[in-house]
Parts: sequence; C-alpha cells; structure tokens
Amino acid sequence: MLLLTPEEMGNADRLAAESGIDSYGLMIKAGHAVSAAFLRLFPGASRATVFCGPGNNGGDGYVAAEALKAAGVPVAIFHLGDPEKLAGDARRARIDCAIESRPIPDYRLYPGEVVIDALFGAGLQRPLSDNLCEIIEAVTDAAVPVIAVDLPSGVGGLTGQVLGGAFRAAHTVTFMRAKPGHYLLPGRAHCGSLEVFDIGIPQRILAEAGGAHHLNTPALFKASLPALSASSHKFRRGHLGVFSGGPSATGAARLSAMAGLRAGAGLVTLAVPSNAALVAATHLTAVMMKPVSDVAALEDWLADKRLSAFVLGPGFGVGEKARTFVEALAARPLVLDADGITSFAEAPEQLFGLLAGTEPHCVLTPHEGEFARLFPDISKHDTFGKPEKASRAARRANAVVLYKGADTVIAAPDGRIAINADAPPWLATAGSGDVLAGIIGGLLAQGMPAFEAAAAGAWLHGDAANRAGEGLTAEDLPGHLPRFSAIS
Ligand SMILES: NC(=O)C1=CN([C@@H]2O[C@H](COP(=O)(O)OP(=O)(O)OC[C@H]3O[C@@H](n4cnc5c(N)ncnc54)[C@H](OP(=O)(O)O)[C@@H]3O)[C@@H](O)[C@H]2O)[C@@H](O)CC1
Ligand SMILES: Nc1ncnc2c1ncn2[C@@H]1O[C@H](COP(=O)(O)OP(=O)(O)O)[C@@H](O)[C@H]1O
Ligand SMILES: [K+]
Repeated sequence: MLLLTPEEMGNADRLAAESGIDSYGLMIKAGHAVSAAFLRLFPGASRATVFCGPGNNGGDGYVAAEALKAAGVPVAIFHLGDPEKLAGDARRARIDCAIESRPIPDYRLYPGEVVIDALFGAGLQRPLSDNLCEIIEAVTDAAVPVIAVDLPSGVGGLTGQVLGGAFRAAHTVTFMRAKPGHYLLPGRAHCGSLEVFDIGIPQRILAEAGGAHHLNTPALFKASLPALSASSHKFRRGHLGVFSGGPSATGAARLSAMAGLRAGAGLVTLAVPSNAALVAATHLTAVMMKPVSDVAALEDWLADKRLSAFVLGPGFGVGEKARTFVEALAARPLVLDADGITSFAEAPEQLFGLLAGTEPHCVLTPHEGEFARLFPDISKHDTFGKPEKASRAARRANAVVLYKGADTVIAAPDGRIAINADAPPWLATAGSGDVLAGIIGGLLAQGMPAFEAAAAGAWLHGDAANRAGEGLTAEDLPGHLPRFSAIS
C-alpha cells in the first residue's frame, strides 16, 4: 500500500492539472466526501461548525459546508485570515458557498455541534499560533467530535509530528492515498478512523508522483516469503546461528533462536561461550548448541557455508568481543540487535566500514536509545520524521535499518521505506525485541532479501502479538506466528 507525502501529493495535483483534469472538480469531490462522512457518522449533530483555513484545505471546507446546508444541517463557518485573499479553487469554493462566515476568534462552543477541521492539510508549514492552539484545546477539552479534512490540522503529513497543537479527530477523510503522517506517531493518534477517498486522480499519475513510502502490509513482502515444497529438507530451509551471552545471560538469545526456528529456518544453532554450555543445554530441545568462545572458534565454525544467517546482540554483552565477532560475520546475512549495536557506540564508523561496499545484507534493529548511540547526529534532528531518520541511517550504514517503536519504520539504503502500524501496545514487554530479531534471522536464513525480511519480521511480530492478545510474554510470540501460506 503506497503512501504519498504531501509534496508527492502536490506533484500528483500538478500532474493531474497538466493532463487536463479539472482541479475544482477534485475539490468538489473532496468536499462532498467530507459532508457525506459527516452525515453518515453524525446524523444527529445540532450544527456543523466548519473551520476554514487560507488554502485549498479551507476550500474543501467551504464545499462541505455548502453541501451540508443543502442537506438541511445547520452550518456555521469560521474562517482563518482574510477570506478576500483566498486564491484559485479555494476562492471559487467560497464564492459558491452561500453561507456567511465569521472570523475564527468569534467561535464559541455550541451544544451538540460537530466540527469540520478544514484549516490546514498538506500545506501546513509551521507551528500553529497560540490563538489557534487555544481554540483547538477548547474543542478537545469539551470532547466535541471532529472530522478532519485530509489531516488533523497541526499534524505534519510527512512526519506525523504535531506542530504546536493539533485537533484530535474522530474521523479523518484523506484523498487518493494516505500520507506517512496518518500512520506515524503521534499523528496516528490524532486521526481517529481513517478514510481514503478516491476523488478521481488516475493511478498512473499517482504512480508517477512518488513511491518510496509504503504501509507495511503483506503486499510488500509476500512474494519473497519462503515457500515450502515437497523437495524441502532442513538444509534447504537455511541454518541460523544465534550468539548467546554468558551463563547468566542465555535467555535473550534463546528467545531469538526459538523465534528463528518458528519463522521457518531448517536448523537453528545457539552459539554459546563454553562456560554457558551447561546452562543453555538444559533449556534447549529443537534448537542445537555449539560452543563458540572466541573469534578463532567462530572462524572455524564459519567455514560451514551452510550457515546462512546470524543474529548477534540479544544478551550478548557490550564490548570488544562483540566487535570482533561482528568483524568476522560482517560479510554474511546478519541481524545486529541490542548489545551488538551498543558495542559500536564509541566507533560507529568501524561498523559502517565493515558493512560498506556490498549488496546490503545486514539488518540493524535499534530502538530509540540504540539508534541515538549509533546515529547521534541524525537522531538529534528535530525536524526529521522517523522515516527520514531511518532512511539516512540506512544509507550511512549500508544496511537495512528497522527503527523500533509503536510506529516501527523499516528503511533500505536504496530509499524504500515501510511504516508498520499494526503492532499492539502489549508488545512492549521484556524480550519481545529478541523475538523480532530471531524472526528476521530465520527469514534471512531462508534466503529472503534483507529489506523484505525486516518488513515481514515486523509485520509477523505484530500479527503474532495481536493473535496472542493482551498479557502476552515474549515466550508466547513464536507460537502465534501465522502460517505463511495463510497470509493475505
Ligand atoms: N492534492 C490534491 O489533489 C487535492 C488537495 N485538496 C486539498 O488541498 C489541500 C492542500 O492545499 P494547500 O496546498 O493550499 O495547503 P493548505 O493545507 O490549505 O494550507 C496552506 C495555507 O495555509 C497557510 N499556513 C500553513 N501553515 C500555517 C500555519 N501554521 N499557520 C497559519 N497559516 C498557515 C499557508 O500560508 P503561507 O505559508 O503561504 O503563509 C497557506 O495559505 C489538501 O490538504 C486537501 O485538503 C483537495 O482540494 C482535493 C485535491
Ligand atoms: N507501544 C508499542 N506498540 C507496539 N509495539 C511496541 C510498542 N512498544 C514497543 N513495541 C515493540 O516491541 C519491541 C520491543 O523491543 P525492544 O525495545 O528491543 O525490547 P526488548 O529489549 O525488551 O526485547 C519492538 O519490536 C517494538 O517495536
Ligand atoms: K485539516
């Protein structure tokens, strides 16, 4: 599912106009979609209170207001700025709307009203003024239902960030394609239910207008998921190696290993320091074990080319050992998580040097803190949204970056970006990140390319959590992974 940034939507708009499509006709359809949503969702509203801004978002508002009046709904319009200065389609929409409007400072709460927020959409450029924020706060505090046109005003369509303040909509009607800001946080939490309405811009124009951002759905990775056939045997299904920490820190890697096996790797081996072998062995059944205490033992093990992917980081310990192990592993498909990432905090360039110059085959899975350790300058940039941060990091590291959180973003060095929006909050539980690393490792082991494996991993992780339900522990997750053949 392709998402368009506000800039790309602007391109689509321009290309549509160039191809002879009547832009005022698009605005009429947009406004009518908003009025239809109002009538469908709030048939008993005492009044439609329409806030109209100074651009085309306001234009959609005037069209919706006129349509609601024609349907018999009492309507009050409050405009921002000088409506005489409206230009283009928005000007025409105001002229065609026979309702007197008043300046926004005249607005007072009205019992039973429903607000249509048509202040700003794609054209939001800067934080909302204090006066506007006060009005938004009054509407929010009074729990007045809000329908947002395109985006809740104040939410950045590219980043999902709130600029100053923003409406909390019950429902948002956007046009042709959702925008990244509808799915990134905190924007997602301001949208309410999201409706993507087709106002008639042709697909070929939308395809030409943009295409880097995707919502993470199976359509993005399904074709690359490993498929079982009669000729499958365990070595054909890949062999995943997962590195464990010492005797008191084997749990995290065991979670990854089990998840890798459930994700379909034919064999999974836990590589343990010798002093942890006994502890680990008492907890393993289908997962195998191999003592690997130092880099010499690792290099011996790596001579087995059937080992097709690795996970390093969960519970491994931070320090020199992790760095030398990564040096030995850097040319092979690898998920680098947790301590594996933190070990390079003092010398991120060393890691990027190891990963440079090849087809990207490493997946980095930082949470916010780990991301800041590896990419401190990128992380500090307040105006970058999460996709831009992940994307810059991916290019710098020549690795797929899966930037975790409630709105996990997956970015490839070639510019592809996926936003994962389905994970439930009960995934925030100890060890769930270890399971995610293992799922991705299991998919890499079966030959899935790094971006698709990371995107599939994040989606499967969220899907398993939704199946397991609230109250899950990380151990529950692997058992709830869906059958790949059942994913649609
Ligand atoms: N794409 C399509 O095909 C279609 C798009 N359609 C609709 O068009 C919308 C995009 O319209 P748009 O480009 O005119 O931008 P919009 O959101 O109205 O805002 C721009 C105005 O706001 C102002 N402004 C900005 N920030 C501000 C602030 N913080 N505080 C105060 N002012 C601020 C800014 O002023 P300036 O920065 O120039 O001073 C400018 O005047 C889109 O969201 C959708 O609803 C539909 O009609 C159907 C077809
Ligand atoms: N509020 C949330 N909603 C959805 N997913 C979340 C939320 N908080 C965390 N997650 C997910 O849970 C996992 C936690 O991973 P991580 O932070 O590494 O924890 P741990 O180290 O305990 O395994 C990540 O996949 C993250 O995306
Ligand atoms: K809006």
